[in-house]
Amino acid sequence: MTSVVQVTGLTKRYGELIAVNNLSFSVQKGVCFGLLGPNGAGKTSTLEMLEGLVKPTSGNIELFGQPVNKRTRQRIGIQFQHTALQDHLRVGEALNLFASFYRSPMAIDQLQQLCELDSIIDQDVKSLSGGQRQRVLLALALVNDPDLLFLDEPTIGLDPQARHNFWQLIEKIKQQGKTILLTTHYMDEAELLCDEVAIMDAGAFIAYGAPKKLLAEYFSGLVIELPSEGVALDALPAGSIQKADKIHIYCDDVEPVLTQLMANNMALSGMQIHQPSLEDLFLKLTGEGLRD
Ligand SMILES: Nc1ncnc2c1ncn2[C@@H]1O[C@H](COP(=O)(O)OP(=O)(O)OP(=O)(O)O)[C@@H](O)[C@H]1O
Repeated sequence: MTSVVQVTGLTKRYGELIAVNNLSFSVQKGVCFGLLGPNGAGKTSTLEMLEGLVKPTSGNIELFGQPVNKRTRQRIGIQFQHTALQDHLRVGEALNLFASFYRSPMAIDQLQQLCELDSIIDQDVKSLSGGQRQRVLLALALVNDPDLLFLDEPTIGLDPQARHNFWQLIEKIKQQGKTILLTTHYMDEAELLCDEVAIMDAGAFIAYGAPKKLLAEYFSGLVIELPSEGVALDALPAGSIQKADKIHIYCDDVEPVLTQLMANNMALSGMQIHQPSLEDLFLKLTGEGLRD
């Protein structure tokens, strides 16, 4: 298999702060790779080094088997977290403007169709909804028909419907065989879109692999989720985790745990039982066990 991205020992320091700490990973052709983690984990810094926008403090990056250079830049597309577009530019004008920066851009009508822009092509960019704006930014990132696409928190702030629409677009782009590297702090998004993920915390990877494989590695049963109000913490099974107003109990067998909870007179209203998700994995890896 061909590595589109190959990273070794990548580190970024901002003064005393180590924002990215000795990362090594590779992304194969056609794979959607997700960098996950909370605010400040180092996702954007990692992406910006791969994009050639920020210089690494140390480490090595190769894209398409070459160091980041002018040639590799022609083959990448970037959707930034924040992109300023002139207010009175129409969507079609923005696409044409960006296309003029490249030697062989994608045909505008193809781009328009791919990113579902027909109904807004003559609209001013300032009048777009959040979801429409993200679709336009995606189209701008695809204007040079890149082999490798970087998406930095592409659905941040979107309502659930707009997020779902955006995910469908990403699926279409994946089907074209493009390699995608995205950052997100929405674990459901990563689970749905990504073939491989790296969960970051404080600049380092704390887990790395295919979502299903990672979940199978860390969990063998189900998760019981309870509102934490009124819960006697010392009556919970070992390894339970509290996050915000919820208690998470990980168990192979639900029945004895429920029996134990009822024996301790705990109210089970508001309880949910579900399969472990990447959200649970993140919590398990970073959260503090209540009775460990
Ligand atoms: N130019 C900079 N100068 C100093 N510190 C920086 C700079 N850029 C980022 N940082 C710091 O580096 C750390 C990692 O930031 P980064 O933006 O890479 O994280 P992130 O995971 O992308 O977070 P977010 O989800 O909020 O974008 C943070 O503590 C941030 O404050």
